[in-house]
Parts: sequence; structure tokens; C-alpha cells
Amino acid sequence: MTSPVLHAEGLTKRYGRRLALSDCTLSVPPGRVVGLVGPNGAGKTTLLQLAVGMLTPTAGTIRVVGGRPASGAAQLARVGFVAQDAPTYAGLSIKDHLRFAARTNRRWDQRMAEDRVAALGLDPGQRVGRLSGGQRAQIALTLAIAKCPELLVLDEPVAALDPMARREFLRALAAYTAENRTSVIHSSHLVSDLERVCDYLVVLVASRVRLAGDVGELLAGHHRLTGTRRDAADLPAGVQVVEANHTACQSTFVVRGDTPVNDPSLTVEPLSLEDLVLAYMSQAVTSSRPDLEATR
Ligand SMILES: Nc1ncnc2c1ncn2[C@@H]1O[C@H](COP(=O)(O)OP(=O)(O)OP(=O)(O)O)[C@@H](O)[C@H]1O
Repeated sequence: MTSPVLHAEGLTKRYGRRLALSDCTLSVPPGRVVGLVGPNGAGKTTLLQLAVGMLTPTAGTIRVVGGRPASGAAQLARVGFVAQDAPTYAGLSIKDHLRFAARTNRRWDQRMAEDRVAALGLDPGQRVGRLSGGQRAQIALTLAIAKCPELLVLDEPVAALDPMARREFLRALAAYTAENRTSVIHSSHLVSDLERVCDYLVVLVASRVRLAGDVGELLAGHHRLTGTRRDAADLPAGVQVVEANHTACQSTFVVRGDTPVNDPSLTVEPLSLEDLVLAYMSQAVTSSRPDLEATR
């Protein structure tokens, strides 16, 4: 499949006067592990819930693996979703979860599910309510991947986990994506986590997509410029300033642009993924209540 795994045009979700997602136009290629990143309240959960059909748009369109989200049994089978709180049934055992999932998912892989539970060292007879948060997140991931989806959507599944459990979860995810050709969209505000697993980045800030693209290309197309204090207008032509910081005698800019900067008065440095994301996120701090718009 070469068509986008997620294609949104003018996608907007509004709660009364509050914009949760604003005019989002985005096309995510298939076969990628996408990091969806943004500060609290940016609209990540809203975008993911629109993608899986748990929410309907106020305006605009979204198509996921070629179909309208949750438009029927076939479409539901093509998308796996782990919600923010990794929901499971506390009173049911792990085995009961697998049995229930086997009956409700047409492409269910029982062997894969059982192997994952065994690899996690969990007793299938154990009630899920007695598992730790990390173990429950692993069970939720197991349920989502053993349905063999074309797209796996994960909404901050590691947010509540300790560093060890987080590493285990991300390791399991990386192993799974290396073996399968499943596309993944994974939201988080922990860039360090995304850095390990993602090859495509979407930055959402204040309900808008600020940046989207292949991680390698984005890193190659952004730089940090440092030099004596100056205005952005004094930078070489062809660079677009993403973030500017000034001290009394020095200026530092995060810039976007493919043209090499050959100005000996400027030091040019590469950015880490975290620097890049933070530069775009810092744009939110300067805007005042961008999430509120007058009702039209
Ligand atoms: N049911 C709702 N009713 C009203 N406003 C909502 C509702 N759900 C979300 N919002 C608002 O929409 C905006 C986006 O919320 P969303 O949960 O998508 O953000 P997020 O990026 O996932 O945040 P976090 O990282 O904190 O989970 C926020 O301003 C939030 O307050």
C-alpha cells in the first residue's frame, strides 16, 4: 500500500468555543512509526480519537488506511488502538481478555498473543486488575497488536509507567514494528521516548500542526545559528526563524532552510530531535490563548 495511512484535510474539532484541533491538513505515509508530540492540551488525543472514530469532526475530513474511521467491521479490524489509560477489564483474567479478543477480532492471532504473554512472564490466569500499570499497558498493547492491524494507534501508553516499564514497553513496540510492516502513530510528550522508536514526526501545538515530516529530513533541514547579538532580519537570506533567544551580546536562532549558511560570523550546529521539538513548542508560549476563538 502506498496511499497515506492517515490523510486529514481541514480537520477541525471544536467543543463549544474551544478548539481542540484546528484546520489540520496532514498526510502520513504508510509503514512509518510516527511520533505525535505536543504539550498538554495540544490536541493529540483529539486527533487520535478522530483517527479511530471515537470522535467525529466538526469540520474537515479524515481517512485512515483508506477508509472512514470506524465505518464498519472491516475498517475497525484494520486499526488497533491503545487509549491513554490502557483500558482493560479489571475483573477478567488475561486468558479471558484473549478469548474475548479472539471472538471479536476477525484477524486475531492467538499464537502471537499467547507468546507475548509468556514472554512478559505473566500468568494467563491472573486477573488483570491485579497487574501493575506497566503490565496492564503491555496487555493492552498485546490486545492491539494481536488483532494484526494495518495501523496501530497509541495514545501516550507509557505516560504513567516508570522508566524501566517504559523501556520494556518501547522495546516490545520496536521489536514488533521491526518484524511487521504495521504503521504506528504514537503520541507522547516525552521526546526522548519517541526518539528511540519514531522515524516520522508530527508536532501539534495549540490545536494546530506546526511541523510534520521524516525525522532525518527534518533534522537535516534545521540548524542552530549562534553569533553576536543581531536581529532575525540580519540573518542570511533563505532561512526561516523558528525560535530566537538573545542575551546582552549573543543571539541564538533555530532556523529552517536547505540553503547552507556561509556566514563566518555565525556558528552553525545540528539539532537533536528534542531541540527541534522544543523550538516549535516554544512558539506556543508566545501566543495568547490560541485555543480560544470567537464563535463564528
Ligand atoms: N470533552 C471535552 N470537552 C471540552 N474540551 C475538551 C474535551 N476534550 C478535550 N478538550 C479540550 O481540547 C483540547 C485538546 O485536548 P486533548 O486531550 O486532545 O489534548 P492532548 O494534546 O491529548 O493533551 P494531553 O497531553 O494533556 O493528553 C484541550 O484544550 C482540552 O481541554
